[in-house]
Amino acid sequence: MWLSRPLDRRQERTPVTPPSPRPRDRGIPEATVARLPVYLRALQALDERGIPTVSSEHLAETTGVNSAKLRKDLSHLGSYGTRGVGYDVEYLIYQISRELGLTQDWSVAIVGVGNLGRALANYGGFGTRGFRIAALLDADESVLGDRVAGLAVGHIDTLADVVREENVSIGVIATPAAAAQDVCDRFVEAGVTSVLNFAPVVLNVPPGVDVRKVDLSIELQILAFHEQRKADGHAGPDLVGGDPA
Ligand SMILES: NC(=O)c1ccc[n+]([C@@H]2O[C@H](COP(=O)([O-])OP(=O)(O)OC[C@H]3O[C@@H](n4cnc5c(N)ncnc54)[C@H](O)[C@@H]3O)[C@@H](O)[C@H]2O)c1
Repeated sequence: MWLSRPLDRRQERTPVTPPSPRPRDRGIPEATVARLPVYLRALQALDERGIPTVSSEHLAETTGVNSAKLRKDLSHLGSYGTRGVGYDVEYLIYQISRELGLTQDWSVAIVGVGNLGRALANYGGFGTRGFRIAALLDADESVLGDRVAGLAVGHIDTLADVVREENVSIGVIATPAAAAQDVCDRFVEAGVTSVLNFAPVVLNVPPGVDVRKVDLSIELQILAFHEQRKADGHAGPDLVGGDPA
């Protein structure tokens, strides 16, 4: 799993306070660790709305967690809030991010700068979650040099150099299926061991390389299945992996 990567592929952000030990070092219960991303998402939503503080009751209600349990969870981070005020949203985001190992940036290279690659590059949300789009590469001469999200599209043949220079730790493949294995091999040869693949093809990788595949058509097919069942008069869907918050 890439969170346990060596430090040389991470770029440490400047911490607000000196780093403190991670959950397992401090004995934070696994169940608490599993709830931290849920709190984090709710806090980020509050932060985006410019809300500076939140009560434990409100945060508990938003995340569907009992408020006493929530207070106990946050106490493991040394966060107790202020009576009558609640928790400082920004600082709690920082504390939880630190515990989850999200306070370093991860450099990402996208190969295939077509419809999907451009949409991914232009999505501003990755940056706020610690993922920096460091490079965009393509094989088509007609798109080379195009500026997308502030980056000039480079040639795929420069991939190894880009990985080294930009400390790329995650490779994103947004090429047609026929090109995906070759692109994946290039990432692996360049030392990238985490690949996010959007192309509709199964990639072969050596041990130690993690590949995550995203296929929106599978998600749509699952929804279509449930729509069909609803139309047939069956009970509503119980979607595995549905939003827990
Ligand atoms: N997973 C999903 O949910 C999902 C959704 C949409 C598209 N896709 C897939 O994403 C991929 C891209 O879709 P798109 O609509 O952006 O296609 P597109 O044709 O608009 O873009 C593909 C880009 O890849 C480039 N390319 C081709 N061969 C290359 C190579 N060897 N090295 C580097 N670049 C190369 C092309 O020049 C082009 O710019 C396709 O495989 C598509 O099936 C997946």
